[in-house]
Amino acid sequence: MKDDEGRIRSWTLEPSRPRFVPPPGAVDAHCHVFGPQAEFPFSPAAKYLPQDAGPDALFALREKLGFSRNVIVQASCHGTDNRATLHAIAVSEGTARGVAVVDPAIGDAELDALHAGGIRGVRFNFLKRLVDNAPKDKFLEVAHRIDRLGWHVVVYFEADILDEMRPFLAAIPVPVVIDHMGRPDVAQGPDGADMRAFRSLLDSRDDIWTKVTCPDRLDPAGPPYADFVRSVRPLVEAYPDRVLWGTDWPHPNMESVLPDDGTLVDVIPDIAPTEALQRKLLVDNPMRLYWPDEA
Ligand SMILES: O=C(O)/C=C(\CC(=O)C(=O)O)C(=O)O
Repeated sequence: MKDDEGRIRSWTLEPSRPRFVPPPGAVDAHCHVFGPQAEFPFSPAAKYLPQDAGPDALFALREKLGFSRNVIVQASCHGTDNRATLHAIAVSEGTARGVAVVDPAIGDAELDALHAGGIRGVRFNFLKRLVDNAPKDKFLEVAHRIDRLGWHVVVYFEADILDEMRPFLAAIPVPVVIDHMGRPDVAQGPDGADMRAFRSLLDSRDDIWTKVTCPDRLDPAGPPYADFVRSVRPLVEAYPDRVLWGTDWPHPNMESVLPDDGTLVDVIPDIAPTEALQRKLLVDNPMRLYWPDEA
C-alpha cells in the first residue's frame, strides 16, 4: 500500500489479538524499525521506501501480542546508518537489543559504541533485490573483528544460493543465525530438497541457528500456513536449542497481502507444539544469544 509520496505501508494497522499466549519473558527476535524519516533518513541506496514504523508502534504491537522483548534487525532501507535501530533500543529501557549492518571499514571504537548501544550481531544480506553488494571477503574480516565482542552474524539468503554459501558460512568464526531458514520452498514439505539441504547446513556445525519465521513470505497459500507448518515443525523438534522466532514486523516489502501479526503468533503452537519447545523458542534461546548476562 503506497502513499502519495510512494512510501510503502507493509503492515496492518489493526492486527488481531492472538489466541496463543506466549510464555512470560517472550522475545520477538526478528523485527525492524523504519525511521521516523524526518529524524533518521533512509539510505540513498534503499531499494524500497517505507512509511515510518518507529519504536512506539513496535512496542505497542509487542504489548498487544504478549511479548516482553524485541531484537531489532537493521533493515536494508537504512543502509549502514544504524541510528534508527539504536534509537529504538535506547528508548526500550533494556527491553530491546539489535543487529547492525556495518560498513566493512568500520573501526573498533565504532563497534564498541554499537555494543554499548545494545547491538549484539552484524547482518550480512545477500538478497540482490535488497542490496547492491555482498562482498564475502570483507564480511569475513568483519566476522573476525566482532569475535572479541561475543557477537554473532545474521545471514540472509535464498535457497537457490545455499550451496554456494557453504564455504563462506563454514569460515565464519562466530555463531551464525540464518534468517527465515534461507527461504526454502515449503511446498516441497519437510523432506523436500530445500529442507534437506538446509538441515545439512545445520548439521555442518552446532553453532548455526535459524529463525523459523515468515510463513507470510514462504507460504503463499496464506493462513493457516499449512505447508509452512508441516515443513518447519520437524525442524523445531530436531533443533530445539537453535531456533528463534520473530514477527518480522513491519514486514518490509509486503505489499499485496499485509500479514496479520496476531495470526502469525498463532502459528507458534503449530510449529512448537509443547510448552517446553515454546519456552526454548521464545525465551531461552533468544536470551542466550541477546541477553547472555541475564539468561
Ligand atoms: O527483513 C526481512 O525479513 C525481509 C526483507 C527486508 C530486509 O531484510 C531488509 O530490508 O533488510 C525482505 O525480504 O524484503
